[in-house]
Amino acid sequence: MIKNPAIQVNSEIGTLKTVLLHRPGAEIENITPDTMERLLFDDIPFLKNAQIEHDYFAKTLQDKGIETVYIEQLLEDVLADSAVKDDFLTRYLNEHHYMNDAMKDIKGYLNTLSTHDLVATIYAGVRRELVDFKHPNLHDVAGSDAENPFLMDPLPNAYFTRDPQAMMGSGLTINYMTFEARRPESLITEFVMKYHPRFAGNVDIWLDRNTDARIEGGDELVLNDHVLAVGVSQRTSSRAIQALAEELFTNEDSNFDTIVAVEIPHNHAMMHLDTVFTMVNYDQFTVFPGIMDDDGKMNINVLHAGDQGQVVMEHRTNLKDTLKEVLKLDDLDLIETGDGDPIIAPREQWNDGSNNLTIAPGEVVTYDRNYVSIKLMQEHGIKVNEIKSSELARGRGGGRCMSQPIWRDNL
Ligand SMILES: NC(=O)NCCC[C@H](N)C(=O)O
Repeated sequence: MIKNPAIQVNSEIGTLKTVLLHRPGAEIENITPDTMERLLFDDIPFLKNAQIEHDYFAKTLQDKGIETVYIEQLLEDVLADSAVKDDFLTRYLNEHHYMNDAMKDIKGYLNTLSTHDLVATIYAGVRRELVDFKHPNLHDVAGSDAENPFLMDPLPNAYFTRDPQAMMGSGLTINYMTFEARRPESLITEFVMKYHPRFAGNVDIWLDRNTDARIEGGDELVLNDHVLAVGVSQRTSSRAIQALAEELFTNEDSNFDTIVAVEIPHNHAMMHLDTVFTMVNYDQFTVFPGIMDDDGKMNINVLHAGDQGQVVMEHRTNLKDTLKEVLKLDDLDLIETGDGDPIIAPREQWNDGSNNLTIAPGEVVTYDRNYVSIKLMQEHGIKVNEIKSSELARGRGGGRCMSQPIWRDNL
């Protein structure tokens, strides 16, 4: 049992007290038309305005009394220790397939930087011309792509702090992410959890990134203190969900006994469950109707803990009925993205109209551009705090994607 837990996340909706963010930096401007697709972007945001919008998001949270913690600051704190820094750089370079002489040469350059600049460079990517290779091999000079101006790619998705890990209960999953473009992000989480005094020894690690199964935080929703919903998606495999269930149902620090595995379309627009489904109150959810078939059916499996902690599975097809069943509710309100209109709903889903950050029961932070979804939420009694979204939305993630709750009041 952890003595002083650093994480407390027992719902999607309990009053938010502390949240992890990343302010977009130079990495955003290191996307090019050639690398955009590989880096999981649909456009190149204008950094200056993206930062203004992100600061507005952070201030909206701070004005509500929410502590905002920046992952880049935590990484800087951790890398101030030279042994930890060396270990981190070895892992970071190894995972980019640089070894031996190349590792020495790249480290030689990175070690000339202050810790602050090193962290900024890890996010921004390391340009090829900055390193002078003494005995280059083919990979060192060309990488896997001769056109690529970077030895290590930028991490433009890092402002979506939701995905490299998922905090639930008194711990977290540190995620093996689907695409190489994002994998260094969860290496950063691993080091922060292992070495930062705020977290070290004070968190349960339910899954680590050496688990050979893909999972991302946008798919991992904490419905209450014993029920999770996890998307079976482009980014999260059923194998990872099974592994998570086996861990949570048997670990004595975990209170979770149910996982609702919800299959969603495997595509870029709906890459995670939280791009189509968010919990906004005890009995209210936003949902994009395009995740169901014409008869309103879906492929849902409910995983329960059996007597001995073994995983018992039951198949369901109706989302509303399944949620009522696992949450023990007589009724619940599914609020359709874009009011279910065939043009408005997909447009607002594309711009993350389904992706709300709930900061208290019945109160959300969401992008201003999705005005049809906003009006509908308001008509359903939800308090909406709007944030600016011209540039941030180009990365295909909204308020929930851009935040990792570390502490929420228990309900
Ligand atoms: N939870 C989320 O849905 N995050 C959005 C991630 C967007 C990012 N461009 C990605 O493709 O991974």
